[in-house]
Amino acid sequence: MSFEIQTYNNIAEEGLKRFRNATYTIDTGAEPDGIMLRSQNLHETTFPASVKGIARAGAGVNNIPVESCTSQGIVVFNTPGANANAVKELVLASLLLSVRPILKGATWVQTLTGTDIDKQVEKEKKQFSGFELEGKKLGVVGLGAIGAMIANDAYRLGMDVVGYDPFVSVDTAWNISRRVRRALTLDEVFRECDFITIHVPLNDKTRHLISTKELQLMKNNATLLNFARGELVDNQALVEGINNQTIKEYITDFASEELLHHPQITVLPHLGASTSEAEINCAKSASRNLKLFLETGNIQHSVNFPAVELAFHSPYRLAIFHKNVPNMLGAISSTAADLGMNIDNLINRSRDEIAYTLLDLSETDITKINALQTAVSALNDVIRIRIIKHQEEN
Ligand SMILES: NC(=O)c1ccc[n+]([C@@H]2O[C@H](COP(=O)([O-])OP(=O)(O)OC[C@H]3O[C@@H](n4cnc5c(N)ncnc54)[C@H](O)[C@@H]3O)[C@@H](O)[C@H]2O)c1
Ligand SMILES: O=C(O)[C@H](O)COP(=O)(O)O
Repeated sequence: MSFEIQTYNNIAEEGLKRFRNATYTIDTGAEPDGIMLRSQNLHETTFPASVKGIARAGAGVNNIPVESCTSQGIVVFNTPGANANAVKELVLASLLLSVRPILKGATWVQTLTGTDIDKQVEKEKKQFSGFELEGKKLGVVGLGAIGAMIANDAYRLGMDVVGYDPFVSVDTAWNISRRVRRALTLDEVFRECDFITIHVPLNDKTRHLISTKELQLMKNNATLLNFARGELVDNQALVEGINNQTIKEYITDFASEELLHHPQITVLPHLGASTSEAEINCAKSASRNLKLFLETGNIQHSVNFPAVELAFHSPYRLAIFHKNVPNMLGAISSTAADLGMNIDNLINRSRDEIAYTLLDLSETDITKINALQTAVSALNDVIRIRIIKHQEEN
């Protein structure tokens, strides 16, 4: 077997090197089996039938048409938590910079001339005095990989922390300090907090999660931080809120024309995950997921198909994507039996409306296996089927 990997964006070599061997080619222009990307927008891309998996080296998958991929049997992966520390550090830096005018002070010092610079500094430094984070209230909206880390570290900085996440996972909940108070509504967070930071995915339910109603609840000296996605906040309402002094400041990682050149809005060029460590972690995790899937059909860290793991020892495996309807397994195994083929091993997992079955065969005659593939493809509710030949590790 051989596979072509197509890449978009700057993917760390530490991840790509998993594909630098005889089984793989990268960006040769051939039809790709797998795609690796960061923020490239794939919504207008038509995928050739060769594409089996798309690995996002990062957290957000709003740049990928996930629903359409599911209906084509294309597995979409992401790398949960792999860049969380990088985002956490940037958010903490932004919180600190929002209370201490460090950059303004440092810029001002560079303008000084003369032999009495020390005197000028002592006389004028009052214009750069700030506040402290200790004792202020921080609201964290979304307590996933990033939000949970921020909540814990902000508490350690002496902040009073409130978290809001109606869907928090059990694993994450275990990692959140019991000192972080749980808010039951978004309104509670917006009404009470001095700083609010958002860490939820962008989807149809969260687009404009923060709009006029939430902004009007905010204290007029409060700061909103958005390092998750620009469209979570209604920018028009936000600019109005700042101009009407409903809120004090907005700090975001997502540039947009209406946010530029405003003294109370700080815009960064999507730097949250731009550290060497995060880029390497994400690339390694994404390439591991994609390689495992292409070579074995096993699925880890997918956002649209269930996690499936079955040790692969048989000569051939069928990976079958199908709808989650009754009697699929019966229909698949009878089809194999009708063709005189013995099933070595089998696993089936479902996720919402869809399901995935791995079927290991002791058969080595590829003509017979092709016949089984054709027969299973013809079953109602089968979306896609792949034959995977067992290969040695590389
Ligand atoms: N600025 C950057 O470079 C950067 C880097 C990484 C991630 N991100 C963004 O941050 C998002 C979060 O990343 P993560 O790694 O923490 O993801 P995650 O999946 O670990 O956490 C997301 C959390 O949001 C919660 N959530 C979903 N809908 C919610 C709602 N309506 N209200 C409250 N909570 C809700 C989920 O339950 C989950 O706990 C990503 O989806 C991505 O868009 C940005
Ligand atoms: O969702 C993410 O992981 C971030 O937005 C990072 O995006 P990037 O990989 O393009 O920096």
